[in-house]
Amino acid sequence: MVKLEKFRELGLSEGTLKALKKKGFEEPTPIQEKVIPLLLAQDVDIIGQAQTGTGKTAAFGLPLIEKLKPSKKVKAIILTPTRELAVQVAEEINSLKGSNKLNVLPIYGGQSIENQISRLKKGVDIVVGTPGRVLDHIRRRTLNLSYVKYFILDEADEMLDMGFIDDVEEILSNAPADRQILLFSATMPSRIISLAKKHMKNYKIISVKPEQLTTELTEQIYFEVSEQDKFEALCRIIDIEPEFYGLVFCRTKVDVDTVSNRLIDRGYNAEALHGDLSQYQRERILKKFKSKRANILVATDVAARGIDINDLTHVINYSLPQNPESYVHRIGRTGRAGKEGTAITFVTPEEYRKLLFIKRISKSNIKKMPIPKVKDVIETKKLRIKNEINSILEHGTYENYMSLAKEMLEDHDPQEVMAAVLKYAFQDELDERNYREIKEVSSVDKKGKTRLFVALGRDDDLTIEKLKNMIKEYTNIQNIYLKDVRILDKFSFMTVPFEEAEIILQAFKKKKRGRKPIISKAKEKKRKAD
Ligand SMILES: Nc1ncnc2c1ncn2[C@@H]1O[C@H](COP(=O)(O)OP(=O)(O)OP(=O)(O)O)[C@@H](O)[C@H]1O
Ligand SMILES: [Mg+2]
Repeated sequence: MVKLEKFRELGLSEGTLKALKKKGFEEPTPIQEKVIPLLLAQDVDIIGQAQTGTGKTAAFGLPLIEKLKPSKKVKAIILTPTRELAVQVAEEINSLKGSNKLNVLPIYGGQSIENQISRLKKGVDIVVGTPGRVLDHIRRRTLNLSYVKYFILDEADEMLDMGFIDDVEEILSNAPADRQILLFSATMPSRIISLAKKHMKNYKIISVKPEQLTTELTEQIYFEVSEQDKFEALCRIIDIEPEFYGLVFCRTKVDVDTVSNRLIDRGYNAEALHGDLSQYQRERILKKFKSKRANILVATDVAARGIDINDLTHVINYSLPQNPESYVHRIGRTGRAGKEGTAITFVTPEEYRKLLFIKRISKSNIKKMPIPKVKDVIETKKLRIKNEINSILEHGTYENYMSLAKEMLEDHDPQEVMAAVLKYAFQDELDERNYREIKEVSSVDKKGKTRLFVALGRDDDLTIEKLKNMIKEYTNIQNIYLKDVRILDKFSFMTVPFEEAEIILQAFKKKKRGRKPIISKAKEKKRKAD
């Protein structure tokens, strides 16, 4: 138990330490180090923020296990944004509780409500649920929250956002006034923190490395690729990896089905996960993927938050995430519990600016890389074939074939026999025709277009319409086509044809400073350095 010394120092009991040992935990993560002793010693509310995959579940789960005694009354409720996460959090707590006889029950939609009611009747200590179903039970009076001591929101920023806030507040209103509120997430935007403070009196903000939202364990890459070449790029990424085990995120359910079906048609072992599937299917598919019986899972953002899959090698953003938080959570499915991973984001030229925004807000270093070349994919495949054959040679498990080999070598040229056998074993694995050409694209169109930098000047209500009108007024260019402009808080970029850019620059230079945005040529230097 020497290794568990640090956990013991946090104040955990022997029974819990045993469970941790069984689980293979050796020392606490930073968030656990900060949160566990605090919750054991004081009745405080907590806003806890730490990177994805750093054990936030155990950070709130272990104190519950220490503080609660089985009593058949619900004393802790944990809300999660997805059903799969409710199941997972309940499992994690069960695996940590050791000899403590606490009853933990996940309750979520898509599952028989009668079964849940009968379990609740028998007495449950900790409920882990999704808001809709929890409210359903409260309204049916099959769930009583009047003994609740701990009210916990996992993925708190999502739970306090528009989609969930009303339900969450209603559930909270059913808990006693002296409950403790514990909020956890890898991302805590300030507007959410101010919202949360409304409900909390004596709270502490515990943050681990807020200056770096994504983990160093994950290499972050982006590929510039046009929409129609994304699928080909995906296949190359999978094929160049010796053991690809990855999650592919798409924006819509339809995209998820399309991409997964195309992968299956091409012979990959892929599955699809999204909210239109039955709950039975959703659980079956996630189980299959978690147990590595499929090595590719194509999913919507239902799988973006909290889901813990061991040893995932890759997260692919087939479509750009909607916002920086979604980026952080999606890529956080890899690089967990000390293991390394790779996150690859596909960006079309039109989306490049959105990527810059995501990069800035998520404070992450996303590097541009070239899409793997076909010849490199083929070379790595050759290497893999060689390794496989070499390993059979090493283990000498081919005795049955020795006499046949001799016979065949007597009749044919050895190189040809070898090639034929490889063909038999590996079919068209090395055929370059499996791959399509990928068109090179770049977000900066160097031919005839210029990127202009727009700073607001003193006009802080600048809109795209206003900008267009101003350009019309100042330059006489009537049908101005501004490609890729979005006004951010302080500045913007716009791409315009070369000649028009010169006219705009001149015209804006002549106008007086102060009541207009300042437009200048954008520097390309920084962009090239990524
Ligand atoms: N102290 C520890 N030592 C080793 N592994 C741990 C430790 N704490 C947690 N883990 C494991 O690390 C993995 C990630 O933990 P968890 O899912 O709680 O992360 P998280 O911080 O909630 O991430 P996310 O923000 O993505 O929800 C789990 O498999 C968990 O069992
Ligand atoms: Mg979590």
